[in-house]
Amino acid sequence: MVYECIVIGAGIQGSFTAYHLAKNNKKTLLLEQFVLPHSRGSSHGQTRIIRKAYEHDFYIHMMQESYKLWAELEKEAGVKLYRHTGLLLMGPENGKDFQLIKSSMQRNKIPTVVLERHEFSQHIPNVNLTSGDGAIVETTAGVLYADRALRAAQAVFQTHGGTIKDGEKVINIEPGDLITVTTDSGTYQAKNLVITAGPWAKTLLSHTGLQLPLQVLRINVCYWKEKIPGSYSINNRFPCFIQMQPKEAEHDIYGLPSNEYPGLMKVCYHMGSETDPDERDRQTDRREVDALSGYISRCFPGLVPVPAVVESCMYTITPDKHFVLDRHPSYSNIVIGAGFSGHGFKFGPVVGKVLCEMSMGQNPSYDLSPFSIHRFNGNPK
Ligand SMILES: Cc1cc2nc3c(=O)[nH]c(=O)nc-3n(C[C@H](O)[C@H](O)[C@H](O)COP(=O)(O)OP(=O)(O)OC[C@H]3O[C@@H](n4cnc5c(N)ncnc54)[C@H](O)[C@@H]3O)c2cc1C
Ligand SMILES: O=C(O)[C@@H]1CCCC=N1
Repeated sequence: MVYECIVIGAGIQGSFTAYHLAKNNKKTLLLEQFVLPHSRGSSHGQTRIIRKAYEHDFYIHMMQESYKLWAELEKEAGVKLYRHTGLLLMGPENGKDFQLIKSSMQRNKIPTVVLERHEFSQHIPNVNLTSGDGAIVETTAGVLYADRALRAAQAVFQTHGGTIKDGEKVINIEPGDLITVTTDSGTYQAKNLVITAGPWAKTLLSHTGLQLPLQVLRINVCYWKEKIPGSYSINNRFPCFIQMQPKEAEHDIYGLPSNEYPGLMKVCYHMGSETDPDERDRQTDRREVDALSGYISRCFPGLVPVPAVVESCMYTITPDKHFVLDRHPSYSNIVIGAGFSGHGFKFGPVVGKVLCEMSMGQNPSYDLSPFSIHRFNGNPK
């Protein structure tokens, strides 16, 4: 059988690409190396932040549609995928990064509340706002139920006639008008191919002669115990947060209210150490956990500053932390979605839509120049 499209990788981006293809009546095969569901890539775990708070208008515009598409999936699958919590953004008040996000939120009319220092603790109890920091709340942000969302996208894909073959690792790709994809247990052909292989994208793309400057990081996903149960809970309306430029570390720290593990709040560092995706769990680098402990002691006094649970996940980062959404430079029927740089989950429905559009030969709904492969020319590292 010849498929209209094969999608490699059933993480959130590949699953949503397959979902849109099947809804457009394209005969689609979704290939996944591990037996589903699995926790060895980037899309596992119960929760992710969804927000529009971005410095760049192109992300904000994509998120405006993404919220609608998430709601559509909720209806189609009959499951709740989004919980409204709001997002507290804290960072040096006069710093460039904080000001850029603040002004882009205001310019794009994103519902926002600016909290003055004197009123901060009345709205956000149990958090110490760092001296010199400003605080803004994006009121429509919240939590996505990640595992549930992944299952829902895959289920709707199958309802629309899509085929998933899991436990099949792609070991070779032969480009051509008809692309041949070989796995460790079969060979498939399709007119189009979408590669959404997450941390394995760099290796898989090298089979097609393409080298992308992607770096894979292992992330310690830390949960911290509330001293008084419920004090940072989703049920008590505690928001998600992002702390820009914390004193303890070079990169942002972010957190989600206690929810999936009652009594434990997820607080993570937006960076990790380089890893081979097949060796992720052999690594035990916990340097970032010390920085998190210091931040928690100082700013979240209601949490025990020693993690109660540490899980693992991976980021696949590009040099500028923007995604790669483009056609293969040598083969126009191969489309690539990669390098989601630790912030791609919330965009899943829109990323899937544009990858589907490109693989159907249509013009993508968004200007994808910020995500082009050519931006790495001359700066391949
Ligand atoms: C700790 C953590 C917190 C995050 N928080 C947020 C957040 O709050 N908000 C947000 O928007 N984003 C967040 N992200 C980022 C988001 O989760 C990722 O950007 C997103 O999940 C990437 O999805 P993906 O489909 O590209 O990759 P993956 O989920 O890794 O999917 C790729 C799939 O391809 C498969 N594959 C690879 N090679 C092959 C092969 N040869 N053959 C067959 N299959 C193959 C893999 O097994 C895998 O299942 C977070 C990420 C982490 C790790
Ligand atoms: O994408 C997100 O919203 C989260 C929080 C900030 C850092 C990365 N992921």
